[in-house]
Amino acid sequence: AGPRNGTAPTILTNYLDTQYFGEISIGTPAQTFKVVFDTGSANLWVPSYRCSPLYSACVSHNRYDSSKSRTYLENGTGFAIQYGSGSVKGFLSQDGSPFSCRPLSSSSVADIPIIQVFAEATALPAFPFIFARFDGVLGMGYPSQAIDGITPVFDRILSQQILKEEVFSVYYSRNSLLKPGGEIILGGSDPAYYTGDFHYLNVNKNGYWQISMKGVSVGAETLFCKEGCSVAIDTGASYITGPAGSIAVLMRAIQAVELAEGGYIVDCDKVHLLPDISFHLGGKVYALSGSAYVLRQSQYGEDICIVAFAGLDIPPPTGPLWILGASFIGQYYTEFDRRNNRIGFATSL
Ligand SMILES: CC(C)CC(CC(C)C)NC(=O)[C@@H]1CNC[C@H](N2CC(=O)N(c3ccccc3Cl)CC2(C)C)C1
Repeated sequence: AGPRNGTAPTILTNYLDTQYFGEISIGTPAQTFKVVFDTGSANLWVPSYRCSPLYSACVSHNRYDSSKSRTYLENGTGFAIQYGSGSVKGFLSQDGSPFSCRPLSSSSVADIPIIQVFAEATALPAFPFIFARFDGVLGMGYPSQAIDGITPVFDRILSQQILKEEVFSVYYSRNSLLKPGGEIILGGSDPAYYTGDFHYLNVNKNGYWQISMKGVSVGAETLFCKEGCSVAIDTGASYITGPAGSIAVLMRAIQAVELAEGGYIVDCDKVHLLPDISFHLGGKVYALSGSAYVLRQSQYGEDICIVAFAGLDIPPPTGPLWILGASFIGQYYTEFDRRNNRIGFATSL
């Protein structure tokens, strides 16, 4: 298998506009896993067969069983990753046939056979992983972000010199049952999912999918980031996050109500009256309408309208940092360019 005309697409599933994941396989015979392709991290991990059943999040997800894979290679080095929302612990393993020839059915991502060092998770905290519809995470970040200095999946694919371009692009659908939930395409962009030209911004910190932002506006007024700030483009984040203080002011400006358990909601009948919230990136202003930044979900039999923003204070040196997640990418098709260290946005279809 492998890329046709130098590009390799993976169709993604969209769960409630907050989780987008695709399928990869590890081992021979193939063991398949649902993974989030996450530009905000750079490691691959899946739940391990060795994860204690005391971890309900392991019991409810697919687990990798090395004893069932002919191409498994033991490693055993400890692994731990601290996400903003929770941590994962485990140990390293390798799979994929060790020989350079094209392994028929060892590990594969987007149908591309690879030999990969990944982590088997043996400690998966219920919060937040019990809410995950995916099994694991496939980091699409730069090697500098990779825990234990493991070569990330995309770098292993780049070194095979089989992609037309050293880029990958992401389409996320928004509350539509018609189109596919999303697509990540390695080696290029998919014209089926965007219109118009790409506008590019150089990453502003080597080794992070992060760019400079010139301001955040509500309606016509620039309220935040007036002196300029940094923003990460994060395919693994559900929402848009900013410094908690700024988000609190922003939510008041759109008359959103904070829920006890966190999160903000608005009156569903007033979504069409909400002001645009815009992000000034490079020479363009990227606007999100109310319906683009509100998730309409039915809970306990009635419609509630959740605002796809959250406050998140990321401590220095990584932060302070705004994060544009799925609610932004759903409107703006995004190309991540490793050759030129830049990010491109086009209007999503
Ligand atoms: C704090 C960020 C800026 C830096 C940090 C650096 C990593 C190298 C540790 N990266 C991240 O934390 C990651 C940044 N990108 C998103 C990522 N997600 C957090 C999260 O909460 N997820 C989630 C969503 C719904 C339900 C359940 C879960 Cl677990 C999915 C993942 C793990 C992909 C964390």
